Amino acid sequence: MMLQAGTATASLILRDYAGHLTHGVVVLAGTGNNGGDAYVVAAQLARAGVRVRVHAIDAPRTDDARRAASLLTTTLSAGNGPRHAPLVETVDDSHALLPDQARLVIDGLLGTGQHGPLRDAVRQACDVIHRLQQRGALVMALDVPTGLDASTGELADGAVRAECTACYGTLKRGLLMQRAHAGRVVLLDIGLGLHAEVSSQADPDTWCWYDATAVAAQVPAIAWDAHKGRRGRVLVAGGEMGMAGAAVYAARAALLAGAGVVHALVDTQSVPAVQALCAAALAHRWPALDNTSPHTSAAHALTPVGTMRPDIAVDAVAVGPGLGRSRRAGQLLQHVVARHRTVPMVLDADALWHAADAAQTLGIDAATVLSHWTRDMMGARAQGDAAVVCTPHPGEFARLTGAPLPTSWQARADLLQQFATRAGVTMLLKGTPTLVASPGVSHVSVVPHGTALLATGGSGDCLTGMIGTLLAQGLPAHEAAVVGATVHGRAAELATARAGAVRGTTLEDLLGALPEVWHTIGAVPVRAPYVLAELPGL
Ligand SMILES: NC(=O)C1=CN([C@@H]2O[C@H](COP(=O)(O)OP(=O)(O)OC[C@H]3O[C@@H](n4cnc5c(N)ncnc54)[C@H](O)[C@@H]3O)[C@@H](O)[C@H]2O)[C@@H](O)CC1
Repeated sequence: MMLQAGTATASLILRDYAGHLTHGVVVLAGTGNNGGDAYVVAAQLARAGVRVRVHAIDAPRTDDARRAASLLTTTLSAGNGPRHAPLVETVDDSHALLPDQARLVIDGLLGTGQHGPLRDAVRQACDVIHRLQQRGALVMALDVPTGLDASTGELADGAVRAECTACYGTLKRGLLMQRAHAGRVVLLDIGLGLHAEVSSQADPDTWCWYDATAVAAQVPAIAWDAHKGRRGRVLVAGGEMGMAGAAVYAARAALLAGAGVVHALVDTQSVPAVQALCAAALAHRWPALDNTSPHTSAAHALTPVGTMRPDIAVDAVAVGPGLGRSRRAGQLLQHVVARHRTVPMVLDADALWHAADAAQTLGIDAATVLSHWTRDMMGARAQGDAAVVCTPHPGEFARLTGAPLPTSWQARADLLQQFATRAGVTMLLKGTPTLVASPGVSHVSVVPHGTALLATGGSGDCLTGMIGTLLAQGLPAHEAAVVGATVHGRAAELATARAGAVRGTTLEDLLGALPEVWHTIGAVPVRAPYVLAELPGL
């Protein structure tokens, strides 16, 4: 497998990084099997005619790594093929690499066998990698960047920050948690077949990685003869005065996701903005609501306090974008939840603030409030899935749980799963990566897509609108959350790539990228030999 891992990596380099090879390649090898991979890469590149300088921090300590080192020695003693100048040079001291003009550095110091702070020669070699990188070299890590814990995602001081990671056999969870350190991730087949799921040693079923191709199979089809009523009718509720934009973005993203009809239920003053900025949406004013306290009991939160036009029939509701935190907004939330209790629902932003507020007022936990709010919902619940998706960002989730968000990703995933089970709803925790947990679903799904373009006001509203449409089109809650987050993240990646940087992009670029992502998400990508799956660099 080591031979296949190293050979597949060398062919990846020759195919995608040929422009970086003119001045040779620097290879740093550790003492374990990760170092063994590095020897194979060095040997195969040298056989292909690339000049390679290798620094081994010490002699190899595993049988496989020793065999790989002797492959390199054979390559060396074979005179490096027909060329006159030696193509492999070994260097005793990593600092001797510093004057090198090489534009590609291979980090084969530590892989999955690393534990704790970086020690001694490894630490020094990492410093050399950093300095070569500062001079413009591109860093490719083998399996995982040195200093990044493959399971927990924890980073040691001095960890390598790679532009590309060639990952072997199984996508390591740590790479998804630290995408800035992993860079572009290419999952290579080392003879094990497709093991794209992220698994932890302790509990292989806990985590599941969705790549865009796997997600594509779940996107609901739109029939060629569909009419607008069959493409999903979505109600977006929010848009208090001054926050019409949030409802507008949710409505626009819902339409771009394929909704047949979008209704926007917004504050009276927000109606003109909705009509001007999302002409296809039908705008409605918040109903007149009485002024009693919204939270006398969790069950009271379901008592209708006003009426909306009875003829508005919808297939899903998205509540929260620009809803606001006023008492009136809280009452509208109750009204909408009560009025539409039989259809699937997304609760976002200020809707979650009101849930946490109700919990505080009543002295109970927010999961209980949410379970009361949604208890009587039908639809997907009857099939054993939650019909409600809550989409908090980390701050909102911390408020819902009443405790700071754990720093460990495993602890976050566990907490999310427990909360989802108690509340009886699907929980989508935004971030990089985004996590999705649902009652009755044994794994926490990991959505690794996205860029910092999403770290801007209004991007969550777009996601809410998209999930609303997917629910309206009949997708179960967990799948709707995963598909929505994947497409949202891929659109950010595409928009960022088009602009060349995050700075200078806006939500208009995100929305502008959505048609292409929806169009191409189902396309089976043409993959190079050995490549099982791929995540672009951030
Ligand atoms: N398991 C498999 O089937 C395959 C494994 N492969 C490679 O093997 C790697 C795992 O190899 P190993 O288990 O030998 O482990 P590594 O090669 O990742 O590291 C082990 C060595 O690093 C040292 N070390 C650990 N933590 C350190 C620290 N903080 N500072 C300094 N030194 C430290 C250990 O003392 C040991 O000598 C994978 O990441 C991958 O690159 C590939 O060849 C493909 C097949």
